Amino acid sequence: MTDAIRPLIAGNWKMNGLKSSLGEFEAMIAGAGALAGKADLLVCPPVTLIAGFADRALGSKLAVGAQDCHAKASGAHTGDLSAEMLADAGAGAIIVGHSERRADHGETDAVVRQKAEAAWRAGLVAIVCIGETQKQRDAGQTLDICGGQLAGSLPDGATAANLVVAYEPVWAIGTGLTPTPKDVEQVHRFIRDVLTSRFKEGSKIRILYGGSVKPSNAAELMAVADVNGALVGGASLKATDFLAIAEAC
Ligand SMILES: O=C[C@H](O)COP(=O)(O)O
Repeated sequence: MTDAIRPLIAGNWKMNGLKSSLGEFEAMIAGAGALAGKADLLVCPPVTLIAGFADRALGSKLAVGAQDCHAKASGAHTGDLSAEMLADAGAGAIIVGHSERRADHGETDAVVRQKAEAAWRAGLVAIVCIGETQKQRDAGQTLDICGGQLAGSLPDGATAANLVVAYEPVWAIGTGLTPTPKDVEQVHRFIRDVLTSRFKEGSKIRILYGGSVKPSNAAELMAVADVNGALVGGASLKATDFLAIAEAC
């Protein structure tokens, strides 16, 4: 972890959570204050919960974000949500280009880039996800794939304040498998090099690791050079686990 960069622990609830999850979220708020010296904390619940959670989190050290947005600000796009709507509901950040969206909805790098631009247009932070599949990894293509996704998905004009990059090896998501710290370091260093060569503030943009992060492996992963926090899926649904991961920063 780079000392100068404040870590971010972001929870992606994916398609999980009902109104009855408010208690779990309140437990996260209760624990977030004590962790403010260590990391920024963000929870991205399903859209149905964003406004309620954001209202509840007002004045706390826990921010609320979204998991996706449409590229346009408004219009005839049934069922979609714009970044402006998500900002209006209380989101401070939007995850874009998650591998599940790329796989389930055929989102290309170009679409992801437009969505990141939409987040910026609405004044929100874009958390852009990249990562290779098992097949690509086995073929020795990890850096090529990540490089291509970075080139295609990141808009011009990124700053340390408006962009977070999340490296999520697809094969590590929800599987309990994680790359070795050495492997994580290699990819994060590569991402850092890409960011510093392209953006003036590239050395300060946060790079998160995601994929089966849990309390038992968080300290080891967060200690890796150029790992500036985590994008947490399953373990972010439980306050005790989510807070324990932040505690490891
Ligand atoms: O966005 C989060 C990632 O997909 C990681 O999910 P996971 O922690 O359940 O493996």
